[in-house]
Amino acid sequence: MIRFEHVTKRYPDGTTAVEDLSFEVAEGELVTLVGPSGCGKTTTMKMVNRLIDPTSGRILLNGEDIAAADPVELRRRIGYVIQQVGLFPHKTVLENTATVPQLIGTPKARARARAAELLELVGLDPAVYGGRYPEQLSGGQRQRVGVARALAADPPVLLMDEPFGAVDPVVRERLQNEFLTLQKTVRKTILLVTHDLEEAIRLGDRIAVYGTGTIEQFARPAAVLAAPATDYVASFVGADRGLKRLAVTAVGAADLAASQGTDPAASVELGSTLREALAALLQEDSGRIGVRDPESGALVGVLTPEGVHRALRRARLQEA
Ligand SMILES: Nc1ncnc2c1ncn2[C@@H]1O[C@H](COP(=O)(O)OP(=O)(O)OP(=O)(O)O)[C@@H](O)[C@H]1O
Repeated sequence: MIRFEHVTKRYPDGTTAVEDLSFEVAEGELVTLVGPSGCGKTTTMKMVNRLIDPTSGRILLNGEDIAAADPVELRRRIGYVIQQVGLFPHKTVLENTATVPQLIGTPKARARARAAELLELVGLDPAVYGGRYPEQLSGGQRQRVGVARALAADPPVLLMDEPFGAVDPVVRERLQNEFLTLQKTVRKTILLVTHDLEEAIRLGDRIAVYGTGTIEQFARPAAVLAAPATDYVASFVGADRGLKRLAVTAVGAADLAASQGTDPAASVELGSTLREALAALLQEDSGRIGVRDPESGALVGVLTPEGVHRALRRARLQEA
């Protein structure tokens, strides 16, 4: 869907922001770009909607070289969400959300109806918030409007630059979870820039870990944590990568013991992350929790600390 082929960007002052970058984002995939400040993440992203043009190499969108595309037409196909959100201060939330569809000729009433649906989708009741102005919203609410607005033109591709950056950690985690649920429905092809490794791990189907101007590793989160490709990636993901792996490893049927006798009081669903399971386990004096089938709710087995250990070992063997 989005394909970088040997892309280099040198700014006029001689700074090489990215060098010989090649990678591909599949349709419906969410790829996070993560790395320290100044490593070239934003430059990478802005080349996709031609806010910046590469010095050499090419970028293909659905097989088409974007260098040949009209930038304005191109940006209609690509939603863009930035940290500062960039809402129009003198327009209401509903008007902000309906802006792009109206620009591309959707009749006003239809654009507004669609905007109301999208506000609903990002968790803002249009009857309550639609008539407010951006300054009358919290930071987290503004960011939701930013996401709704980017989705309004129904672009197949979304570029998101630190979209959840300006809010406190609790709101941030909630927005991330809501966004993941939303993505399951809308299945956009997404490039998301963040400097926060936890966010990259939580959101990305795959992660691109940036060094300086190059990608050091491009892989699924669990693979980056289990087998960092370089010393740089190992130090970037840090000594606590074992803990981070809890968040990307799911509880599987093979990790469970048989339920003998009384059912445990607490339970999680099969497929929950080990982090969720461990959190539940730590609350349980009995040292065991139930694991239920997400569809039927039936008890599938029992998870103990040994099961968590088994799951981690299994994941490490699979990813290494
Ligand atoms: N217009 C410009 N002219 C010259 N150098 C630039 C320009 N824009 C960015 N750079 C440089 O290019 C490099 C990559 O910048 P970029 O903004 O892509 O990094 P980033 O990874 O997104 O950083 P951050 O996380 O701080 O936003 C940096 O060294 C930056 O100083």
